[in-house]
This record gives sequence, structure tokens and C-alpha cells, in this order.
Amino acid sequence: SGSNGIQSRVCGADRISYSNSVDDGVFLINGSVVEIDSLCKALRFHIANGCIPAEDYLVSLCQSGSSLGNSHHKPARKLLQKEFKEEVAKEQKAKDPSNALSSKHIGIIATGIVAMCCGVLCPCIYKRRKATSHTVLSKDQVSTESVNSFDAPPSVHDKVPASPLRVPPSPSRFSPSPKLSRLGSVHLSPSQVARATRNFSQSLKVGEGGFGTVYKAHLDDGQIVAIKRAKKEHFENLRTEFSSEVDLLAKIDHRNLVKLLGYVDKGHERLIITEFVPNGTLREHLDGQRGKILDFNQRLEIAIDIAHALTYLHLYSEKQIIHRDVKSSNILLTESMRAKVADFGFARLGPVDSDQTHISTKVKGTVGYLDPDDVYSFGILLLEILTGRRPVELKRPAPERVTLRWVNLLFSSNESSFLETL
Ligand SMILES: Nc1ncnc2c1ncn2[C@@H]1O[C@H](COP(=O)(O)OP(=O)(O)OP(=O)(O)O)[C@@H](O)[C@H]1O
Repeated sequence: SGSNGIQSRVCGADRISYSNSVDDGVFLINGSVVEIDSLCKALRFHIANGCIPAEDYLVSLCQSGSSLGNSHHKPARKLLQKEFKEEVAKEQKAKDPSNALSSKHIGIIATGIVAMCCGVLCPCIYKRRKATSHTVLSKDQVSTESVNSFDAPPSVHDKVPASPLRVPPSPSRFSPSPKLSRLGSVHLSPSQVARATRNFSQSLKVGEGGFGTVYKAHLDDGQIVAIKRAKKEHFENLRTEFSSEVDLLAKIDHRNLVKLLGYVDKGHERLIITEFVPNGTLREHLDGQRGKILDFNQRLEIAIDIAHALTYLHLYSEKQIIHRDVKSSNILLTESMRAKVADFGFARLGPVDSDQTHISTKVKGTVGYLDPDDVYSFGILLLEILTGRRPVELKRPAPERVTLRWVNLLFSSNESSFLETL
């Protein structure tokens, strides 16, 4: 427990903090405010692995179904987050009295440490990131102003246990992405966009979705990026979705999420510039359209990457973000087969950092995956990864058309050899 009223438990990668001196019922995991349900989930996990005793004070909150956990109490949350950051800063200072490294260096080193030893969730302490103007995001500004998702105190990382499920990673797969680390914000005029995409040449088109067409673009400085161009015929209707996608992506910096680099909102163009993820979609790999079929370890790693991305969006980003369109064609793969979740066009923000109490539960997304909370969609995605099949395959015999039903059928008829029959 801290001297400033924060009580903390450190278990593996999670640092669970609360303060009843500030305001009863404000809980944080790794510096992000969470609802009591999320707190209880984390506690259950850590009771099961023996890190937190079943008689702990926090556990009793969950058991009594206490109504504490009013994480909408803004001042208390802000104060607690501030105290948490101060405590983290003190710990960092204590660990490194020479304090010779800049916060940026510490971030890079922490990223390296986490990348090497972390098979579980990354602690996240986020500070609000500001776009420099309405048209461009500044990555440099973000890196100096904010403590990013990997900038956790050494004391937390030291205790990160190896996940028993995680396949031992090769160092290259966890090293920071050299291409991306070189990328700053991308400022483009419409004419530069036209040059980079050779006037939206068909030969540079990499795909098309409901939102628009995606092009591979070569910038003057040699960077390769993806440019998503909103369809003109849906222009007015897409305006809200376009800005929602940009606003959401702009807040996100995680290796398993496609990084927004900039956008253009001028004249008759709405363009989003993101990192280019070169190895196609998970769906293409499952369909065998990308050469070698995925082996089991690769599938497992991809599933874990997606879980990390969703956990980050749900629990650790500054505002809770529900993706709402989790599906295999929205998972992009890197050359080293790491997964990155793309397409936040349907995302919505939760109420965590606002006074807003109403969350729209309107379901959006893609048939076969529909779910307001991503969890069901993630389950369906796991079945896809395991079976290679799409959620709905109408050309199959009737009992096999809905993959979930087919798997349930197989599972209930032969639990022991279920996996072999897939
Ligand atoms: N950042 C990127 N890097 C490389 N390829 C990309 C990138 N983003 C999208 N693509 C490619 O473009 C295709 C279309 O992407 P987009 O996100 O527009 O649509 P979608 O997700 O397939 O469909 P929908 O918009 O209906 O959900 C993807 O399937 C993928 O092949």
C-alpha cells in the first residue's frame, strides 16, 4: 500500500489499485479506471493463481456485490490516476537514481523488456493525446507527452510471469517494428496523396470494404502506408463514421492494433492513412489464399495477439472502446505473422471518461459475428481460427452451415476426440 492513500496489489502483469480515502469505489488496473465487474474478473483470476488471498478486502467487495465502483466519479478518478502516476514515477526514480535516461528512453527500454518477457497483458497508463490540428496527428508529440501502454514501472514488469499458453517467441518477432518506429505523423496534401497512390491506381488497390477502397501508397520519403479512401457515393452518410474512425484510432498505440498515421479531410476527399500491414487478412490465410497453411502455433499466437488488442481496447485505452466488427477479414497479418486488429469504423466509446451514462447497445457489425460487446465475436473468431471455416457456410450440408452449431454438435457427440475431428 502507498503512503498517499492508494492501496495496491501487484500480481503478474496487473497492478490493482484502489483508494477509499479519495472516494470509495474507484479502482484501477495498471493505471486505468475499471468498473467493479472488470476488477472482480481480475481478482477471480488472481485468486485462482494464488496471488491474492480469497479473504482479501477487495475480494469481499465482489462477494458482497457491493455497489461501490462508481468509476464515473470524474474528480476522484483523475486524482487517483494522478496519484498512481506519481507513485509510478517515484518507483522509477528509486530504481534508477542516476535518472540519466529521458522518459522516451525509458519507454523504449520498457517496451523491449515487455516485448521480451511479456506473454500476458501490458500495463497501461495513458495520458490524453492531442492532435496537433484537426488534420494531422503528431506521433512525436505523443511519444514525449504520454506514458504509453508499455511504459509501466519496472517493478511490474519484473513480476510478469511467462504465460503457460504462450508459445516461446523468437526474439525477432517481439523486437520493436523498425519501420513503424521510423514513422512520424504523415502530413499529406491531396496532390501528394495522388502522387503516392499514382492517382488511386488500380494496381495499388489492396482491398475494398463497406467504408471505402484501400490503396498501398509510396510516400516521397520512402515510407509505405495504407490509404483508405471513403466512397464518394456514401460521402455524407459516412461522415460521422469517418470521423469516429479517425478519433478512435488516434488514441490508440498498441502493436496489435493498426496504427493511424494521419488523415486528410479536404475538399471532396476523406482519406485515412495507416501503417501498411503487408501480409493480407487472417481470412485470406484461413482460406489458403496466401500460400502455406497456418500451423497450430501460428494460430495460437494470432489468437493471443487479437486477445491482447481487444483487452487493450476494452480495459486499458483511455476510453473504453468496443470494436463492434471483430472478424477475420479485419485482422491483418505482418510478415512475421503477428496479428493487428484493423477497422474501427464501427467502434463506439464507452462512458468511462465522461459523464455520459447511456451506452448505445445497438448492434452493428457483420452477420455471423454480431455482438454488442466483441466477446461473442471473439469466440466465433477462435472457432474460425481452429476450423478454418467461416461463421456461416451456406454451401455446406444443413447441419454444418452454421459453424458454431456444427462445432457444438461435434463436441457433444465426441468430447474426447473433438479436436481431431475438426
Ligand atoms: N492497413 C492496411 N494494410 C494493408 N492492407 C489493408 C489495410 N487496411 C485494409 N487493407 C486491405 O483492404 C481490405 C479492405 O479493408 P476495409 O477495412 O476497408 O474493409 P473490410 O474490413 O474488409 O470490410 P468492411 O469495411 O465491410 O468491414 C482488407 O480486407 C485488406 O485486404
